[in-house]
Amino acid sequence: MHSDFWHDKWERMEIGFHLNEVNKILLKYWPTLKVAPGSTVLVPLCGKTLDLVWLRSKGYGVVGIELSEIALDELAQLLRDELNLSIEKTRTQLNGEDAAVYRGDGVLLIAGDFFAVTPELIGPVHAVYDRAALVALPATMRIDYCNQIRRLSDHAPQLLVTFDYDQNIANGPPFAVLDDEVRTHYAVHYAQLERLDDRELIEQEPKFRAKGLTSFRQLVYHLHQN
Ligand SMILES: C[S@@+](CC[C@H](N)C(=O)[O-])C[C@H]1O[C@@H](n2cnc3c(N)ncnc32)[C@H](O)[C@@H]1O
Repeated sequence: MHSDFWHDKWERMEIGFHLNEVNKILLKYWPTLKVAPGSTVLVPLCGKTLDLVWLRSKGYGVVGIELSEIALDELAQLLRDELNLSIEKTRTQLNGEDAAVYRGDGVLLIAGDFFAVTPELIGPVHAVYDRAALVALPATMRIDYCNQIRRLSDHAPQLLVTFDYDQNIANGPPFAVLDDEVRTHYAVHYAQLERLDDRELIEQEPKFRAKGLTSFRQLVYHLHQN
């Protein structure tokens, strides 16, 4: 999927994926990961999610990577306004491309291509929160995405949210990423792939119902080493 697709979405503010509240999954399941405050949490393909603000408010360092500078301008301002953080915006080169970087008070946001980010640029990562990141990408990009997660976070524990629906009836994004695929991508990186939740959401998804789907399940995983 080309970056223009997402830049267009942000320019038109067609961002149906964005939630105006902290995701209930994060609130419910984050404690399961037992990540010590002070640790750094990677939030790949973060948009302007309030989840990242919540994680920072709980004492975690946060690293957000997102193509859209529009999204990160808003997110950085929210972090300044809500948490009184001092965050500076500068520019850097990411794989030869100009990219905005926002840094300060336990926050690092990079407006650029996730696949161009290096471990040296972001530093050590102790946990990963993937909501609407893996499922935002078509199948052809998902292997590279999971390898990049591994490269940036080593075997750090991860909270992962996926969807399961009939991709023959409706297309993504968000794409269906079935349990088998999660295991294919991540069993090589994590010893434990624990399913924490499996919920039918079709009644709350009129857009998918209108396309003819009768089931749209949301799954939550805790990926970890022991
Ligand atoms: C479905 S949205 C989810 C955003 C956020 N995780 C949330 O829950 O609101 C996917 C986001 O990934 C971003 N994105 C897509 N491809 C990317 C890439 N290669 N590098 C960085 N961000 C990317 C898009 O701009 C978009 O904001």
